[in-house]
Amino acid sequence: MRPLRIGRIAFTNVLPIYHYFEADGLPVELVPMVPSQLNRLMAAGEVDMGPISSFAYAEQYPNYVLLPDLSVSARGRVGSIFLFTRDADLSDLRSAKIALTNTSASSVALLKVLLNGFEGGNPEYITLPPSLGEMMEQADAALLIGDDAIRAQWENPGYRVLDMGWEWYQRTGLDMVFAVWAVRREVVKERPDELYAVYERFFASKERSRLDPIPVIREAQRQLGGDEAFWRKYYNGLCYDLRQPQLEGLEAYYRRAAEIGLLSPNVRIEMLDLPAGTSMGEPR
Ligand SMILES: C=C(O[C@@H]1C=C(C(=O)O)C=C[C@H]1O)C(=O)O
Repeated sequence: MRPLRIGRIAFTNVLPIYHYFEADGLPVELVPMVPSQLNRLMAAGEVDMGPISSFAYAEQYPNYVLLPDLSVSARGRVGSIFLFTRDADLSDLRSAKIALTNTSASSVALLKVLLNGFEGGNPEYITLPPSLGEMMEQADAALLIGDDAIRAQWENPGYRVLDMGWEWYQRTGLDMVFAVWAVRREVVKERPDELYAVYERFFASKERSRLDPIPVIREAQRQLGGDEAFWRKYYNGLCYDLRQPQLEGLEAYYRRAAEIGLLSPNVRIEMLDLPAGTSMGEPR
């Protein structure tokens, strides 16, 4: 039987879920890519499961089921989803020209929810590869995510940087969910036992990263640089759960996106039913 194809986001933000992931004995193949590529390959059925953009789940929800208690979320600052501006607030950008990274779906929709929805603006958007210099040559502000955003902030101190998690939190008081672990529905039907086994290994990695974060931090330093204090703060600001507070934030985000015409108003969040005895770590 062919291996289960599992997407892996090529950013440090998901390291805690992958660093301790043990593929031994499981028929899996890990495929690294940026979120927008993973969204596309999942939709095409070329990848079976992975951490897709929460926005992409909403676009395809009848075809996917979510894995319980896994996400990439933040309550407040996220630390890697930034709008770079020449000293502007969101409210100054209502009719600006804004360059969007071609790597994202959730953050692009979030920016539109904030700017078109909350701020009542109508800016012009262009989509470009994630290169801050080229984006700012053509626009008044630039949206970057993940490692591109972290690097750009380190290398370009001249900009005012708005954190999209913080902008959402200030206006709603809610968590923002950027990625969810989705699995294609036919995989749930056809290969449930392998899926449960993979899920347990991902969940075990999440729990181990929480208890033993130093190796994760070292790996992030090896990939991007930065010091231990930076990464400690970064990972402390991220949340990998998908529980009541995250689900409330996710529903509000879908509602706001539907209000400005980005999504259907009927998105249903459906969670995979795990068999009794599936290990989900210690209760906390
Ligand atoms: C926290 C982040 O969340 C990411 C943002 C995504 C998006 O905007 O579509 C998708 C997956 C997440 O990895 C980040 O990239 O910095």
